[in-house]
Amino acid sequence: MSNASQDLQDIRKQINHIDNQLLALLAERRALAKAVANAKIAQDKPVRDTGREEQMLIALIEKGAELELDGYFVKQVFQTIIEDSVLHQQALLQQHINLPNGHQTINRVAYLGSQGSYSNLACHKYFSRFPGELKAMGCSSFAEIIEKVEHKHADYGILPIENTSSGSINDVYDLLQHTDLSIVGELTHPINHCMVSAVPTSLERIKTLYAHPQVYAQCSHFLTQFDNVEIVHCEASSAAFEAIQQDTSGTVAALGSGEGARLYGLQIIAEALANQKKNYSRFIVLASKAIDVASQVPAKTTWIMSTEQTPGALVDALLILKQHDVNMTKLESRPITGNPWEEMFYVDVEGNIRDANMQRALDELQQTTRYLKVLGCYPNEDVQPTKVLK
Ligand SMILES: C=C(O[C@@H]1C=C(C(=O)O)C=C[C@H]1O)C(=O)O
Repeated sequence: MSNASQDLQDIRKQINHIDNQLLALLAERRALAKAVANAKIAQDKPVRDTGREEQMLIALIEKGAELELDGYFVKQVFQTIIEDSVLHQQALLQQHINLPNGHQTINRVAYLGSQGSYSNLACHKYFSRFPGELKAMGCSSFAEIIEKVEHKHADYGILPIENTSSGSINDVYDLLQHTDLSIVGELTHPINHCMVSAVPTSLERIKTLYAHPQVYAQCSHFLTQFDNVEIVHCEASSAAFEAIQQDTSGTVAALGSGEGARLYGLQIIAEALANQKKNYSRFIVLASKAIDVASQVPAKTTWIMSTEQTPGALVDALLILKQHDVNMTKLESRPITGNPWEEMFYVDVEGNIRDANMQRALDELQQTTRYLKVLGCYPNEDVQPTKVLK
């Protein structure tokens, strides 16, 4: 081995050593954050303290500058660490308020697809914050996920509800009209679509492409160049991986995540294929029983409602939110099954259902709308980074 390649190996060994130290320190920091959460439970303090975060970030950026580390880099790293810390603390507080006598030992979670599907990755990410063993239960449709939870074969169901490239996932909105399950959590997960094949190949050689329709829709701009390619729809991206796994022709490909592709031993031939550079999916977590959201945790509340078919009925409903200072973060409408041209509105707002202003707004809405059903109140997972002017 030449001196140069020996040097490279040695340097890489040192880098590995430092990375392992960083990991150990991150785990230690997370344990401390959890200890902080327990102190906050005892003192009834909010999880988030943006003043403390700002002071910390300013000090770290200054320290970083002394070490010739760029301020933007330092800020990005620590904002990510803080987000992890806040979400773990929120999970702990939720655990404390909803299961004060200990935690569930097994979390049975129904999700779409099998190992390596986007829902499977989201499921692992979300439940890694909760104590208890995860039993992930693959399903072949959104309806099957809901049925599993309704029939108590699963404790939770995780479903994608919207995506930054393709918008709302209508099938999920429609299923929410007809279930008594409650939304107990949400998760935003980055989605990096890749085109993958069982063997190294090039885009020009692809004749058949396996994909879930949602994934296909999110990559529609990139896929315009494949108009002579046969598209085979699959129930999940993991099903697309399974379908091509044995095909060594180099003419068959699938769309799905890079992490999933690695699990199936597949080759990535193109990546970052979504229409939006920032391609994220928001997932909701459903359970048969509604949860309480601790007062120290920021909450979101979701309901569905239909209004009278009179001029301004929706405006009147929204004015009630304004009057009670309730901030709406999303409004979606879907046709009501069986009633052509009538709409069901889905409303997401910031706030806890137990807040006095929320209660007053919901009471007034009950009186003015034709139908109203609360789908759930759950922790807001959108940890907006604290801004520092550096
Ligand atoms: C750990 C704490 O909780 C939150 C997370 C922080 C962090 O990870 O550094 C800082 C402030 C809080 O928003 C804390 O309050 O100290």
